[in-house]
Amino acid sequence: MIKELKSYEKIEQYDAEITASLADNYKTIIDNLGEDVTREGLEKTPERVAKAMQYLTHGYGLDPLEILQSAMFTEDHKQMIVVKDIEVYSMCEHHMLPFFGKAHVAYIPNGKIVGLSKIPRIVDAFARRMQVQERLTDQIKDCIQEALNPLGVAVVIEAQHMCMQMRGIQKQNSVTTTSSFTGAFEKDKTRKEFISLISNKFS
Ligand SMILES: Nc1nc2c(ncn2[C@@H]2O[C@H](COP(=O)(O)OP(=O)(O)OP(=O)(O)O)[C@@H](O)[C@H]2O)c(=O)[nH]1
Ligand SMILES: [Zn+2]
Repeated sequence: MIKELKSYEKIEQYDAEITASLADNYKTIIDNLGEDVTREGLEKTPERVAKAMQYLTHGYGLDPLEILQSAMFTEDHKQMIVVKDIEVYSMCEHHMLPFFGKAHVAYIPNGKIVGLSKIPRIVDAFARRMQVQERLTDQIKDCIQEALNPLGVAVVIEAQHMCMQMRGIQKQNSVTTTSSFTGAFEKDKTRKEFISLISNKFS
């Protein structure tokens, strides 16, 4: 029997009609930019870009709540669980240019824990869309809060925005930090413990 694929296992299966339509549009874009879309190096580019852009936005096809709910376990553990340094690749919704960096996520369980890999999976599910960093941060927090009803959730994202580096203001080293907290993390002591844990490196 063929095993049914989970939603995040299907992300490189592109719909032929959408790919063809996107490729057609990219042909026009490349032409409008002054290039010769028929030259050898560019011949397959519209289709490649069509697939790349679908990959970069595949989060729309994922249900982050369902991802968390697929691996929740009853456990009487009430300490802070931190998953830090999760790579984030997203796309700013204003310029459709990448922003990228790291997410640090923590929660304090209240009877339920979640499979650890599901945390980076939901970071990706929200990041692989057209986003602003603030909303991305809030969505991750809200999703964990809704699925697990924990004693608190904390999310910090540090990212560099290509729209501020390659163009526009052209500041190469600026890093934007956003954060979002619920419950216990609204208390100074708990928040400080989290900040200290994500600041310390293992080596
Ligand atoms: N708050 C927030 N702003 C973002 C994010 N990504 C990009 N931006 C900003 O979105 C803004 C859009 O501003 P506009 O003035 O409409 O666009 P623009 O003329 O291209 O702006 P410049 O980038 O300043 O050249 C810019 O200030 C970007 O830096 C994000 O994740 N969060
Ligand atoms: Zn931008």
